[in-house]
Amino acid sequence: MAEKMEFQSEAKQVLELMINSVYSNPDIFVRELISNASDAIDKLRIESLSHPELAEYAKNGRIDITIDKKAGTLTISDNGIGMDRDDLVSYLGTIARSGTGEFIRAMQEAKNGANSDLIGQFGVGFYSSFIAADRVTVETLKAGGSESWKWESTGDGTYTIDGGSRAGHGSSITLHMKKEEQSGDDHDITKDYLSEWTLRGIIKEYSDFVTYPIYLTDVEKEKKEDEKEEPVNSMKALWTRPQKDISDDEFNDFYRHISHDWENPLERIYYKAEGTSEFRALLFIPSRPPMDLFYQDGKHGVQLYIRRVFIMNDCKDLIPEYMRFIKGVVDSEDLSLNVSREMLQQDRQTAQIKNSLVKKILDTLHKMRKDQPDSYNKFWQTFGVVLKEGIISDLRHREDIMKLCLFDVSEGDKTTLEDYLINMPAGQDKIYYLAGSSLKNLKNSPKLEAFKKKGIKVLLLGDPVDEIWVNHARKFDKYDFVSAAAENLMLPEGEKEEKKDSEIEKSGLVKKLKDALGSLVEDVKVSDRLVDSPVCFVQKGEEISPQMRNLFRSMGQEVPEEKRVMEINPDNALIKKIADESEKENFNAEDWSHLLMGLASIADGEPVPDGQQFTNLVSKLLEK
Ligand SMILES: Nc1ncnc2c1ncn2[C@@H]1O[C@H](COP(=O)(O)OP(=O)(O)OP(=O)(O)O)[C@@H](O)[C@H]1O
Repeated sequence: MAEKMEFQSEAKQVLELMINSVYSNPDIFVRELISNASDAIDKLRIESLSHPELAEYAKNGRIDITIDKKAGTLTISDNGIGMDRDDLVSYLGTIARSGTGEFIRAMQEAKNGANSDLIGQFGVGFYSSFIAADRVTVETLKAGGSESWKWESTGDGTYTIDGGSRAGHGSSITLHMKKEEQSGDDHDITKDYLSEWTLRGIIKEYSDFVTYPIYLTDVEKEKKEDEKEEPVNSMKALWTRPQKDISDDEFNDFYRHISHDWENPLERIYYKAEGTSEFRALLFIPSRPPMDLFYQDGKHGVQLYIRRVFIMNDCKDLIPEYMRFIKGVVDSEDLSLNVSREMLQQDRQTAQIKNSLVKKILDTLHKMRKDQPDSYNKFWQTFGVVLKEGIISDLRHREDIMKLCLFDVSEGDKTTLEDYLINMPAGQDKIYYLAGSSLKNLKNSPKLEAFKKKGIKVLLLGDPVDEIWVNHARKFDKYDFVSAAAENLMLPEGEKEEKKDSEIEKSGLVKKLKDALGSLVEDVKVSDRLVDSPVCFVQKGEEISPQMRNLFRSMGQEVPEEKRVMEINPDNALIKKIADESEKENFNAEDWSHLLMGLASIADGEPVPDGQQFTNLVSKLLEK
């Protein structure tokens, strides 16, 4: 008896989206199912390395696609690992992947047509069957197992599992195709997926590099006796051919095949290493970020082949975390075919390959920056924030990575550190930066006023990772990084204008404000960095900035209460006015000090400590 079961709720939502969306590229379901079939054969082969009893099954992997026009079905069949009952429930009945919620939201928001891209990026492979089918049947037998199973669903939120009739190990996915007239005018499923020629074209286009043969059969077509079976795909390992013989289209097709991306890559790296370690690499820099770039369990790394034999996907040991945007293939001549993930981590050769790849990738980026600035800017916008992690984690290449960084500055266009140094005014011997959470706030920060006046540029660091690497690196070339928000800034030329024994000092305002604020601030001082603004906060000593504080808090770490120094501008009209007031009998130091503190917070792009109190204060003071 077939047992009826419910999809997990997220899986249900994804399915619903699949069924009700409009696709610019409905073809992707073919690619996704072939990719699953190929993965299943890979898995069996890898499993057989540690389970010799499976070795017999793991030979002669193949994928068969069968068209049955009369029945209106398309079947994608493999002789891979297969699934048992538990596998069917956990793999096809649920989606256990972080980011599913975000994916669902993005799908719901996407305008018509953008959806295929999202599906490709997220990789909801199997469910894409429902783009073209209104019922899907899976017949499967796990390699080494004895019971076969039949899984079936119409995508309505439930599925059934029953005993199956498959004789050999592997899986067959049968799509009962939607009828065109049922799919409505909006749907783009006008193509006849049961046409041999259509399918042949799709397979060539998207799955030509699959390493197992894909055979296509139309059950209605009689086979001639002497007809030899010919796979549709070429299975050629592109990276083994000389670069000059490979066309741009072939490279791009290959990239799309391994990355599931829909667009062409931004740049490719073809590399043949000889000498102590012999390997070939074909790597790509995508033109846009994958969804999982910042997920903890995101799929990073390259495909590892050893002497043309596929070993594993997402091999993280060959590419450092901070280059996780790189997609591609590495094919080693030297590693052992039985290598496991654990062995790779300790292997000396793996470390060598990794080091050469890092060098090669950095070289390529340097070249891009010099020769194709537009492309490089696009790269930087997309992946710069990831690459910067390398300044923290990769000491050996730190300087090299820093040279690749592009920074916004207080005035003018983005700059590299080298250009920053070249353009420093005479007398400047430090690299000034201001870290914060938004570029707009940074650009308008009162802390920059004195710098602007002296023609000194300040790097504006708006990414959370910035403050961390700045604290790690501390220097570039021989120049120290110094925060423009630091308390005792010694700006060059030592031409600190002779501080007039100002009205402010005489009024005793500083002390009054300080007394009123008490422990809320570390100190109140007369500023020599402010030019126009009335007030700002600066950091005492090696204090951490408000942004870092928020970051640490969000990671659940304890951070000491912050102590900020409030600086007031003696030349500012408001401050002068408050100073006058402060000499009066009824001066309300409490109100004025809190008002100034609120203004300083706003200038930093931070919320005022007590919004209600601040609003009341402003209203009250305005009334006066
Ligand atoms: N032909 C198949 N043979 C064996 N297992 C399969 C097959 N197709 C799917 N599965 C199982 O179902 C799981 C879910 O498949 P699905 O295509 O939704 O995602 P995925 O393959 O894990 O991810 P991606 O599509 O991004 O590679 C797979 O991980 C695999 O375990």
